[in-house]
Amino acid sequence: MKIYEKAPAKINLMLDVLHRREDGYHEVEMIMTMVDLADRLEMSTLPRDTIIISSQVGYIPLDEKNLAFQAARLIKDRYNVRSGVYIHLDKNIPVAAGLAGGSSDAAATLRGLNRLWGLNIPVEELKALGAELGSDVPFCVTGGTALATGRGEILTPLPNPPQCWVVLAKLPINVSTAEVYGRLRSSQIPNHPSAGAMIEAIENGSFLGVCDRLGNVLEDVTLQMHPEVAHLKESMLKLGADGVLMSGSGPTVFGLVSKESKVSRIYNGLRGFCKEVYAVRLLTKG
Ligand SMILES: C[C@@](CO)(OP(=O)(O)O)[C@H](O)COP(=O)(O)OP(=O)(O)OC[C@H]1O[C@@H](n2ccc(N)nc2=O)[C@H](O)[C@@H]1O
Ligand SMILES: Nc1ncnc2c1ncn2[C@@H]1O[C@H](COP(=O)(O)OP(=O)(O)O)[C@@H](O)[C@H]1O
Repeated sequence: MKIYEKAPAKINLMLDVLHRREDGYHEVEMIMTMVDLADRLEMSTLPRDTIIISSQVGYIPLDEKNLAFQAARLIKDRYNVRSGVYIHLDKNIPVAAGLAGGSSDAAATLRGLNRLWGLNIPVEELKALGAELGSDVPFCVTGGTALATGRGEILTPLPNPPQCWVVLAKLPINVSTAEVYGRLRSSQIPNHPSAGAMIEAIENGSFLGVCDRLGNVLEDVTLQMHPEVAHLKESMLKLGADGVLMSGSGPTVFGLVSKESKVSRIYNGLRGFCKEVYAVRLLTKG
């Protein structure tokens, strides 16, 4: 039997850091939502007690460093599953981009193996397993739109934001999440974006309200290291995006666009100097 799972990318509509914690993580307030740009996973049982990962791309680890591998090992160990699994990752989400591609693959693996092996693990338990793999994995288990607090693993579901186009652009730069958090001086953040104001805009279905309230305190850190990301943001705004922000620790920049007629102009304008550009819709739930 084969099981298929879709692993969508996330964007952060808002990301605030409150303080650095004793355990080295940062206390955050984030509003996350999914976009229709996804990896696809195919999983099948192997008779031998082994985990094998393959992918059509050559630039991700396929061994125990792969988050899908780690998710499979965690579920096998915790539920005493003797059989093995073969997982093929059809990778479409840019890697180390601030889009949680690896986290979403891990979450899809947890959901998929729960089905493949008939384990009936409740969703709250899947999220707790996810938290052992990474801060963004619990959100990726359920997706939708949520306020994430703690280190990102405490989730409060939110309604769908107003539907719109999302243009994503990633420059060929590698950004390490740990380095960006490490460089942040949380006591010196000049302007904290407001989770409450963003939630109000979402609840009122106000597209322009959402655009006005976009904010990410990690942006300044990444932009200081890579000024070309600021240039990308400016270009997206000049080309007509209604709201523009860097996602997560970057370097991907996304633009929210309400009118379909504007999307191709923005897409083509960006493609002039940036190879990785995607025009997708928000992935609404329910
Ligand atoms: C910034 C965000 C925003 O959604 O995403 P990305 O840019 O990675 O997509 C997340 O907070 C990233 O989540 P994730 O990528 O799962 O992080 P983890 O693997 O748990 O942690 C990687 C490293 O980031 C730092 N980290 C992560 C989360 C957090 N709340 N505080 C931290 O300081 C820690 O140094 C940790 O060792
Ligand atoms: N399944 C996976 N897909 C992509 N990257 C992975 C995966 N498993 C592990 N990684 C590693 O995780 C790191 C972060 O990747 P990713 O999750 O795409 O980025 P981000 O944390 O910026 O959202 C990369 O350095 C990559 O090598």
